[in-house]
Amino acid sequence: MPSRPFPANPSSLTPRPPSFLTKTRVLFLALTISASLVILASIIYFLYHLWHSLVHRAKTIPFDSSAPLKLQRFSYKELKNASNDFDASNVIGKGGSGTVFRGILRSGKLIAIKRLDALSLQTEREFQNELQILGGLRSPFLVTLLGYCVEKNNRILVYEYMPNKSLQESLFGDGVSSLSWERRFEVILDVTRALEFLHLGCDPPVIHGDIKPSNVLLDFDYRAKISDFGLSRIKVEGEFGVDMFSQDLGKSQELWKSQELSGNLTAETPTVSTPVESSAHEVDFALALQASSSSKNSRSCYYNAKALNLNSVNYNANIATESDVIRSGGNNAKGKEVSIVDFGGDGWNHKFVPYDDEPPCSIDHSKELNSNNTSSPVDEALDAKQWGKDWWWRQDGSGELCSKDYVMEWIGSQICPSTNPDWDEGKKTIQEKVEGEEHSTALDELEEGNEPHLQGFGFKHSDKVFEKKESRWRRNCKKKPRKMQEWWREEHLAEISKKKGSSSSSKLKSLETKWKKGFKIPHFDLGRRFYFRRRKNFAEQSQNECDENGEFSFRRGWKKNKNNHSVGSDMWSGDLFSRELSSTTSMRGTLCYVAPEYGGCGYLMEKADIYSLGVLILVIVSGRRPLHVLASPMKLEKANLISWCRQLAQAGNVLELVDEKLKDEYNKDQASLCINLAITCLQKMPELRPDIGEIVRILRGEMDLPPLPFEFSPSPPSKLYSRSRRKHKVTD
Ligand SMILES: Nc1ncnc2c1ncn2[C@@H]1O[C@H](COP(=O)(O)OP(=O)(O)OP(=O)(O)O)[C@@H](O)[C@H]1O
Repeated sequence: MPSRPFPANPSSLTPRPPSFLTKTRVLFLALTISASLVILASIIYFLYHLWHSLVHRAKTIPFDSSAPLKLQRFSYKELKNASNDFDASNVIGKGGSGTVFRGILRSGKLIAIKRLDALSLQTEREFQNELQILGGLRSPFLVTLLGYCVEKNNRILVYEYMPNKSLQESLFGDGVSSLSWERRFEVILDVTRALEFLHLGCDPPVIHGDIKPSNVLLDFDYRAKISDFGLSRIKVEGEFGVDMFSQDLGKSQELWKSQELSGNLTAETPTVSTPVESSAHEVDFALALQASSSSKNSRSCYYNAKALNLNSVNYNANIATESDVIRSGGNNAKGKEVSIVDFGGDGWNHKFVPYDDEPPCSIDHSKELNSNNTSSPVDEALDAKQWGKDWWWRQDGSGELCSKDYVMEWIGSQICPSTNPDWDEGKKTIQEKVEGEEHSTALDELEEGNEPHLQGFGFKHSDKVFEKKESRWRRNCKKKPRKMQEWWREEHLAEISKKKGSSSSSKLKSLETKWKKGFKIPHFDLGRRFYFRRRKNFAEQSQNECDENGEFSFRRGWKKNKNNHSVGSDMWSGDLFSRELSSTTSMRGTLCYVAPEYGGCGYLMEKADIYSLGVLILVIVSGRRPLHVLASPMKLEKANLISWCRQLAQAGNVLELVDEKLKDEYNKDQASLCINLAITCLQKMPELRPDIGEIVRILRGEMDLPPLPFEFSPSPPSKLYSRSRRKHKVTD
């Protein structure tokens, strides 16, 4: 008998209610639809990004600083031959960082060869900047960097040759054949196009950082091209303009520390094929500089550059105080010592010892870097990064003292009747004015004790003629506060004495004696780039050495150039001044061209270039230097180009600023447009300055000039109006 089938689970036999089936179906459908929607959205998102990046790329040049265009590597011999053994007759210019020679390659191509001065951290930094930034850019408005040479301590850059040299020569050179208005206007247009390319055409944007006449070179047809990217920045991280040199500092410092911890700071120096292939070396230089500037108590910093991964340069970046070296007997170092910064002895000696001549030495900078060991590694990394951003203008732990103020004070002191033949005319008013103000009378005070030195500094022209006036002036000056001198005395001597201790007390004494006698603070070449940097042989550099070929660079300190071919050096250089500044805070840029917000205390942004452009435009239009106090008789109010321009604008007569050499042969509309544009670029608040896109459009006549800032305006609007306008502009 067939067995009855086992009844299935009664529940399975129960037919599912239709509602359940529907629910499942709906759920399945919903899931499918949402999944497809997600997939679709992802595809759209991906496509959008692809499209966006393609469109963006089409507009800007993707700028990868680590992968510059192919540059030719020249051998030293090749360049030596090209320049006839770097013959003096081939010198075409001399800047703060090196000498420029004319050269001819075997192919017959003319080149400009810039041989950088003795290897130093600064030189190296500029060399790297030039290679990594200019080397990665090509534009008809930028001087083309053709190649480089790295051999032993030689750092050479090779550029396209610019037959008409720089705008500095054209405007202020010997036997100046005056630039016509058309050429001047073209130069202004070219410079703005160059900046347009850098700020808007490059991705990320590049900030030049040193726009001035000597960095505007002129080709055969007097078309202008921008050069010298030694101070340039690549704007990264959205908002901040970060130095190539310091942007990776945090990273590298972490790396460096971890290497140190793991005992891995060895002499096994990485071999790198080209300077541009390495991205770490500049960072380690920053470290080295930081250490040098922060090691308040160290008398020497031994630089051992591991990460200076230059071709044929193998050394360890590592830094130690002298005491560390002594303690370890000089045996710790596994790398090679490349340079020594000696804060002892006669002052701020900065000795760079050829790395290949020196024995290995001990390096242990960990104490300096890790002086506060309580912080976490993350904090340290952050600190390091922040530190990296600030190092340039923080020296010796002297806080945030803004060098600009000091410089400005000094400039104030330079506008002095002894050097200004025209002073007599407005003497009364000026005397009253100066007495009423806090202007330092440093120069006059200094002049008192050191008359013979004046000649060396270029005061000889006016000495005899104004002897009487001077003595009268000095009598007046005696009553005034010796602000700058006192400042120097307090800050500098105290600092030196602290640093050197008793061992150098005799030198300090002699310095103080000199001080009592009265130092001369000569004029320095305004318009030259300045850095604060420790200068070799502090005491040795007597003022008598100063000659009219000397140049002042805060980067280099004062230096005597026997073969100085650079023009515009009628503003003499200041040895003492450079030392004063070098020992306090740091700053970079070119005096009078550097934007106020960047006066040693801020980030370099596009608007800093705009400010420099404003100064440059005024210089081009007027044919005057921004600060013109010595070269020719003039009224005091004309000495400062910007304030003179402001006065003219208020009087509604800006065209008086136009170079007299042009006579009436210039386009008045263009000239007043340029001057008014410059005025808008020179506004103190960066956000009020137009951006480069607007400037180009204004110059092309495609956009109206914004209303002049009220302080420049002939008829200043009411405070209320001006305030609201400003507010409006800021919110724009
Ligand atoms: N490619 C070039 N072709 C022709 N002349 C050049 C070229 N490059 C530089 N020069 C000349 O050499 C001079 C010095 O240039 P360099 O860039 O070394 O210094 P600078 O800009 O005057 O000063 P600093 O480097 O201190 O800012 C220029 O003013 C210019 O006359």
